[in-house]
Amino acid sequence: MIAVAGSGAFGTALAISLAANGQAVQLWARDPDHAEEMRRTRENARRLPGVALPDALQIITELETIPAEIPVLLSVPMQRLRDMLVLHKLALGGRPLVACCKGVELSTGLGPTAIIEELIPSAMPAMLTGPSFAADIARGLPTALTLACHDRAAGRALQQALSTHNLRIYRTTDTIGAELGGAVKNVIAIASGAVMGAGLGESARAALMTRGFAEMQRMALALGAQPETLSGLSGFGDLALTCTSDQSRNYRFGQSLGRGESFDASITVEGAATSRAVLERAREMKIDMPITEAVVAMLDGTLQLRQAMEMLLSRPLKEE
Ligand SMILES: NC(=O)C1=CN([C@@H]2O[C@H](COP(=O)(O)OP(=O)(O)OC[C@H]3O[C@@H](n4cnc5c(N)ncnc54)[C@H](O)[C@@H]3O)[C@@H](O)[C@H]2O)C=CC1
Ligand SMILES: O=C(CO)COP(=O)(O)O
Repeated sequence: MIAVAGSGAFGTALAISLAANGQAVQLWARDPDHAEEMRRTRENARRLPGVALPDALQIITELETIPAEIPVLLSVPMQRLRDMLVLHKLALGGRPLVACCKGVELSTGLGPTAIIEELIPSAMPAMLTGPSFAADIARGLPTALTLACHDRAAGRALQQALSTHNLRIYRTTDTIGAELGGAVKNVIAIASGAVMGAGLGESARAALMTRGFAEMQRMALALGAQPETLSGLSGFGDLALTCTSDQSRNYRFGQSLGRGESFDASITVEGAATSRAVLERAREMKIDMPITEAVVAMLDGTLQLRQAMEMLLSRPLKEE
């Protein structure tokens, strides 16, 4: 059995995929009305419309109903993870907790596994990340993800438990690399969307993606990540997907920024808060991250896209 806490698009998609593969799955929704709606219609119309919930998927509203030691996938937005863990500490302890959120906490600069470690020391923290759209996973399309857990044996067990016919899970012990890849790619996706939204062209986007990848590597390697993690699914893989697809909310948010249009504030855009958290960390560590800096300035309204591009293009010429 597996449990998923958070019935947004991603949590629901993972629950559907695991249940369709024959596992018993409990999907927790914090809102009882939403839970009742899903039980009645066998669909999560609010977040993942058009996909039926398999019979093996049970909707729950109390995390206490999850049996002891069963792994729980935590699928809430990054900036909400702390609140959720604080509220449900007792129910979630003593088991593997797999963060499925991508980002860095704004108030502390911590990634998801460090937050789990701090708040629920009895849990085994892990991270599930990599290039995957909820809609693709829910429709049973082939997807490859990275499971990062510093404990090799626990990572192996989670890899087995989460692999399905369509979900291929790779494993690493490098939680820092996996977390930072997933965090920084969203910042670069905002920048890529902005460039495309403003009509600056695909060549400019390719340049931005490549130099964004250099920023991701600079920060992650300085924090002890392994280079292979960054060139793998959770780094390069997710950067490639998110910077080139209209399915990405970070990319679409960037497009709106580039076109000077507003964007629905209720949509989860992880890169917005994370860009500030990453920039703060980079400044402390004296790491040069000009694209991240430009994204933050655009979000603050202190820099227009054209000015940001001029700033990036007029930097001193140097070796690649
Ligand atoms: N949607 C996607 O295609 C993918 C999303 N992710 C990651 O998954 C994470 C969640 O994203 P989505 O599910 O897409 O977002 P979403 O916006 O669809 O859903 C977020 C869910 O979290 C719940 N929530 C918010 N605050 C909460 C709290 N304090 N306690 C409990 N529940 C709370 C909301 O009610 C909602 O059900 C993000 O970090 C995202 O980067 C990762 C890969 C793919
Ligand atoms: O992380 C994702 C794809 O791997 C989903 O991207 P968005 O959050 O930008 O939609």
